[in-house]
Amino acid sequence: MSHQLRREQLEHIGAVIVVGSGKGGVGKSTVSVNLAVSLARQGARVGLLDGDAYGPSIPMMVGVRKRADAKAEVILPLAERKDLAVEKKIPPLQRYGIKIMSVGFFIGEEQAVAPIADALGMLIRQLLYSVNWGELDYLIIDLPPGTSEPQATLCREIALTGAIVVTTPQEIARVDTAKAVTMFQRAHVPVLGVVQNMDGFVCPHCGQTAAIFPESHERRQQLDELPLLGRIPLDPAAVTNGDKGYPIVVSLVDSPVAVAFEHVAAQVVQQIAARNAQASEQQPTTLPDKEEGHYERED
Ligand SMILES: Nc1ncnc2c1ncn2[C@@H]1O[C@H](COP(=O)(O)OP(=O)(O)OP(=O)(O)O)[C@@H](O)[C@H]1O
Repeated sequence: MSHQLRREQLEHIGAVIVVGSGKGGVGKSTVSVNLAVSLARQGARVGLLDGDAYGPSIPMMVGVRKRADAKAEVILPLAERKDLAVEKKIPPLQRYGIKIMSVGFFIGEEQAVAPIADALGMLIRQLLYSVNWGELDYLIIDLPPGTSEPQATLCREIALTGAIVVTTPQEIARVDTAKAVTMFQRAHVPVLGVVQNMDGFVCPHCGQTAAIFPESHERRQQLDELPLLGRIPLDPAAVTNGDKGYPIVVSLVDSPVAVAFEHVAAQVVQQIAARNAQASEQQPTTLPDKEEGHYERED
């Protein structure tokens, strides 16, 4: 049986893309935000879900800072089922042309949130179902680093269109990123490609790019065989703008980093279109559910 068949198809959402990495701090959230905004600037309807409940960075990156701790316990409407009534759903924040949701919108930025690790998947699934996303072409989910939760729950339960993995050029990051790729492949989640972030340093004085991290030349089959969606240079302006809540694709449109992100977005669109075309060519003429015996034939 196809693994995709058992997973929940999110209604009204064209493509669900998870952005993951093996290692923390490689720029996953930066890639997620700038990819989402770039896709929106190209005319798509885009949602962005911060999948990192322990250290949500999306709020700051889109200019939402909640300095005071939440006074009361935060209770989200329970949405185990996907058909929660629209009036009971939480409206997402709309900024830079995208719809955004993060646990960080409910708690103070220095407040620790401590769901047990096993509950992280449930929490993210709950946000998927209980947020009023409306019609979307793309929903980007920024995952926490690593290969445990909520990755396992999402891969198992939700029909993910594909995963993007973010790495930096050093061997240590590539090793961990290869693990993330293996996790997605084992879960039969198509890996759309790799984004190599902090790839060279853009000098703020002369504008020249210089290699700053030692680039690994060791072959890693899991990574090297994937499409390279783009190389994003390291630019201090990306941090200053990001920390102030201005994604660089909006604040410095012509910068090398912004141009690189636009390229990544175009590559992602292309990868998904190619996969959709391939899938429709392979579409069976009879219903797979009936062939698999999910329910009785009536004839
Ligand atoms: N290309 C870049 N140039 C300069 N700074 C960058 C670049 N990409 C990311 N950064 C900065 O690196 C820091 C970490 O980035 P980010 O939060 O996106 O990483 P992450 O992988 O999501 O981290 P984690 O998941 O561990 O929280 C941030 O301060 C961000 O502004």
